Amino acid sequence: RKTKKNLPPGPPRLPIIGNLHQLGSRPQRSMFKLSEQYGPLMSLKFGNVSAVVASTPETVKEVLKTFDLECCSRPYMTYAARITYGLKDLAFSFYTKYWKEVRKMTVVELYTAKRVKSFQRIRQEEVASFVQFMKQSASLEKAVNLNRKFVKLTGSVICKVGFGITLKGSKLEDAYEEVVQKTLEVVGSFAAADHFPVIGKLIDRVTGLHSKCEKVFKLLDSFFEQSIEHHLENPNIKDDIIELLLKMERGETGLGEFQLTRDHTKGILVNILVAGIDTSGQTLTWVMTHLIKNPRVLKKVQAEVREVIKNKDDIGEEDIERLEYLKMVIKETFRINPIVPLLIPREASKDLKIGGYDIPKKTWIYVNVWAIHRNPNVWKDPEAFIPERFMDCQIDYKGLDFELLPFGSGRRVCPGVVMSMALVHLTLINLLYRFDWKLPEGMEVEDVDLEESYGLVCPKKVPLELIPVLTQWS
Ligand code: HEM
Repeated sequence: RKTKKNLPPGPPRLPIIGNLHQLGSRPQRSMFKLSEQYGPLMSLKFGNVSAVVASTPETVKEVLKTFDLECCSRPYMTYAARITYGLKDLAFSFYTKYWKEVRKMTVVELYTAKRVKSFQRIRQEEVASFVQFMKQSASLEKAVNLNRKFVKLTGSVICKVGFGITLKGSKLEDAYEEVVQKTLEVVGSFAAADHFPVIGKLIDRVTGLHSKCEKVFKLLDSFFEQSIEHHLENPNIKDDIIELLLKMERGETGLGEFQLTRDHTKGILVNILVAGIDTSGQTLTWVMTHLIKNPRVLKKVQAEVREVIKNKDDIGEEDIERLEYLKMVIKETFRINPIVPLLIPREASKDLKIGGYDIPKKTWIYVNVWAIHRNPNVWKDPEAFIPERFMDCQIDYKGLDFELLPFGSGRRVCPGVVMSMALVHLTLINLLYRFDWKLPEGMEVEDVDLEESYGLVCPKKVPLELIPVLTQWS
């Protein structure tokens, strides 16, 4: 006889689809609303999949800290699996020995503070060329689509750091943007195949998701083929991750007990390419969006940056530490617009009891960071953009404070925090120090909207267009 489980409360379900109809186009928002009614740990059903959603710092702490080990695997996601060459990556792979080895290796090669510092020259060169472009636009009084420009900048840095490729002028320059964007679209789409056995695959063929995924996979594969080829043709590119992965393929060095194949190499490269570019680029867009909407904050942060930098022409990363208000502006942006609002789904690896409720093995676990960041019991006046709330406040975004989790926490915390923040800071210092900013002719501050698009990563839906204005510091 089965004993009845004490599942967390949740809204009533429809037959077959469960609660899918309640998700809407912004699942993080709908889940937040539902959690206000059904509680901070809530059960939902999406087709065949049983899920729980954690929505407060206390419940999220249980999931990401107390039960991190039991909650740090990922569910099988059909299209993520396809795009990562059968889960040979880091972000979507299950919690296994292989995942641990890849994580250890990529952290050492790319993500430690020391390694990130060694890429400083690359960041400075790319930001300098970005500033040059802004100067030209400023002298022509031309509006710049910042979403695109920021993603181009982060793309150039990641491709140089991760792939040893100078994008500008290369045959990959136009390809990578499409590759990154389409990959994120596929991974962030609702996949019927994950939720309805058998019929799900058919549904995805009808909606076009299946063929979209196949097209993206081909684009991605050809991008990696060209990157590896470029690498092999230029033996002077040394000491980067592709070189190391190729050595592992040849058996010259090992990855624990694993013998890497070309598919492993490409799987690991997927995350470096896709996880870092849009996230950092769109974070920059959100910061500039909030600044243009809040002229008081823009003025204050520019005054700070100009005071600290003074008339130094060669802006370096050593000044970041002294920019207290800029750091508050970035934290406040992460709070209002966490770029990955539901993190990447996790899966319970065994039967668990959290907060007195049963969480059966294989349940999908969503962490609603967006809900925590908008919770009036955690943040006073949560809809308002007030960087000063972080003054005399120890809360940081690195995954130790459960009130602010833009990078997640626990074993699966984003390994790219230091790398992305180094670029985000350096770019903003340059933009705020060197230029003033205004809206295109005929546009008012109220016209700048704050709507995010649907997906795993949530960029600003309508691109932000601003005109840079030359100053004495340009
Ligand atoms: C502002 C920029 C960024 C934000 C907001 C961000 C956020 C996140 C979040 C929320 C996760 C999921 C954590 C979880 O499931 O608990 C994640 C995972 C990941 N991020 Fe980032 N990220 C950023 C930049 C980067 C960069 C620059 C890289 C590398 C080049 C990177 C690489 C990864 C990888 C590999 C994972 C998967 C980790 C795993 O599952 O073990 N991220 N990121």
